[in-house]
Amino acid sequence: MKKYYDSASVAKLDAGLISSGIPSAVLMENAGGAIARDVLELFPANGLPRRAVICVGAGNNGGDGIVVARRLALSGWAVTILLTRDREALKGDGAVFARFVPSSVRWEASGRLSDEEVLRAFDASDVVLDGLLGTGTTGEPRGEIRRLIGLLNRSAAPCLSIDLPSGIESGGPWVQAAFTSSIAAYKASCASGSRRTACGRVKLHALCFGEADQLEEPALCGLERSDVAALAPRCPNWAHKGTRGGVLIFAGSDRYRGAALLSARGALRAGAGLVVLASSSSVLDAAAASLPDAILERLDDGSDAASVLSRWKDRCRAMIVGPGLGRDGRAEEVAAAAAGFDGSSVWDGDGLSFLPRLGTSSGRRCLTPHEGEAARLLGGWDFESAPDRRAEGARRLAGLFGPTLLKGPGSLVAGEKISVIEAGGRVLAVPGSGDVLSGAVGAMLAAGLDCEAALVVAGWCHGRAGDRLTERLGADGRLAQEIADELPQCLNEVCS
Ligand SMILES: NC(=O)C1=CN([C@@H]2O[C@H](COP(=O)(O)OP(=O)(O)OC[C@H]3O[C@@H](n4cnc5c(N)ncnc54)[C@H](OP(=O)(O)O)[C@@H]3O)[C@@H](O)[C@H]2O)[C@@H](O)CC1
Ligand SMILES: Nc1ncnc2c1ncn2[C@@H]1O[C@H](COP(=O)(O)OP(=O)(O)O)[C@@H](O)[C@H]1O
Ligand SMILES: [K+]
Repeated sequence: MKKYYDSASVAKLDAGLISSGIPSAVLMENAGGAIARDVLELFPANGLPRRAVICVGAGNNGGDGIVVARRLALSGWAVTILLTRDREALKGDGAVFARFVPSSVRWEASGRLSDEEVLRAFDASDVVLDGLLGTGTTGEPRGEIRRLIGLLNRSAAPCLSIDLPSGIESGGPWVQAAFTSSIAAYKASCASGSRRTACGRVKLHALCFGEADQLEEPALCGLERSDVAALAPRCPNWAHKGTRGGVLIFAGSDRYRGAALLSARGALRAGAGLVVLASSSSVLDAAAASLPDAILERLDDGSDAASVLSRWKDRCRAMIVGPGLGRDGRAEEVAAAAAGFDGSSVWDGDGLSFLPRLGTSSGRRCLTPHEGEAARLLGGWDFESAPDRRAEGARRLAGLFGPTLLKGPGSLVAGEKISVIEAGGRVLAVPGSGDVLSGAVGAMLAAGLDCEAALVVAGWCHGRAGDRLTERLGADGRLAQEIADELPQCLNEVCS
């Protein structure tokens, strides 16, 4: 498990270390030293003259930057410290360390420079360090700090953020860093959603020794392969298709035919022993040609969802409701019938829109909304204004409707616990990708996993499929069916 902490617990840890007798300047020197080593490693001199601009805000995050300035200057770098306030206004350990900065370092007050002058200085650097705001951020970036965040994001020079990208603890704007040297703990604010990519490559550094033991409960846990392997289903060699479990899928409509096919393909590729696709004729005609492995149940042929359900409920442990289903009267009837299923079900796409009217489920139910669907289910929800809004939204959905996988970069699984799916990236942002995921969840439920475990294993394998495709073929232009076809290898990584 990769543990992510909120800034308040990290600030509390800092305070605890200081009150237990470790001078705060020692902590700052350790932090600054580790960050300087990162810079020297990322930008080896190799006989070249190296330049850095270090942006320094009012707090200790800027103090770390001043330590880095001294260390880089002593290693032969040309360093400019860009202060958001006058040098005389420096406080605390930062003010102490400022006295030890070599005279080769240039000090500039950013307020005296125009945007063009700041950008010129940034662009002439090998790296710009962001020591504007750290764990002491309150509210949205203001004044000079806000201006510099905007300029950092406009500059072509790579940015290394000290501890965390400035502004990320707020509703924005925040720095888009190429690298982040994180102090004492991975920050929860960078784990999920649009903030996930703001850190770039992250390196974690201890502040002194073993202080991580003193941190309280993590705000979020990042799922690693071994965590997923502990939950993944094991299929014995004597298995028959009944052992693997069956999935009944209510999906697709005349307008959205592919969604049903991709969901069924996801379920088959994730190891379901039986897949029954119940849909309209136009969907089933397409399925007949491309999905010989699925059993097809025509819904517009005198057969209603309730009778399909009663025909298959004994052979299907799991049900998928919603991908491409539509939201018309026919879809509503399907959803109402499906609500009576007493096995395990995953609700996705259009199926989600019926949940508030369906009440509690007779079986075990989970859901896979993206942010738009989640906001509708919550009667409106703002995911962006603070870093913990995604986790809070996912928890609320889990409380209202059942274990929830909130999709997007760093998808969250909320149930008994809350965890982040580390695998995956923009390669997954293609049409039908979520339909494939619903199929994989269905297969995991059919294999006998409980809802939360099914979301974890399917979500991780879906992300891992994306990573494998990116490594082999690149991150753009992939098809959702390729994600489905990559699932067996991903399951192999956690099931064998
Ligand atoms: N503590 C330790 O021992 C160690 C801490 N370490 C380092 O210190 C960092 C935390 O330091 P911190 O607590 O000083 O907070 P930090 O974010 O640098 O500055 C806060 C100041 O900024 C201002 N400000 C706030 N919000 C703002 C906004 N929205 N927009 C504009 N301005 C804003 C506000 O000043 P004000 O405007 O109120 O005068 C406030 O005083 C931590 O991330 C790590 O890097 C490490 O060295 C290890 C040892
Ligand atoms: N930038 C991204 N990084 C990681 N995962 C992403 C990203 N964009 C989308 N995804 C994933 O891709 C899938 C998209 O699902 P969804 O929006 O329901 O698509 P569709 O409705 O077309 O099937 C989700 O699993 C989501 O987590
Ligand atoms: K920072």
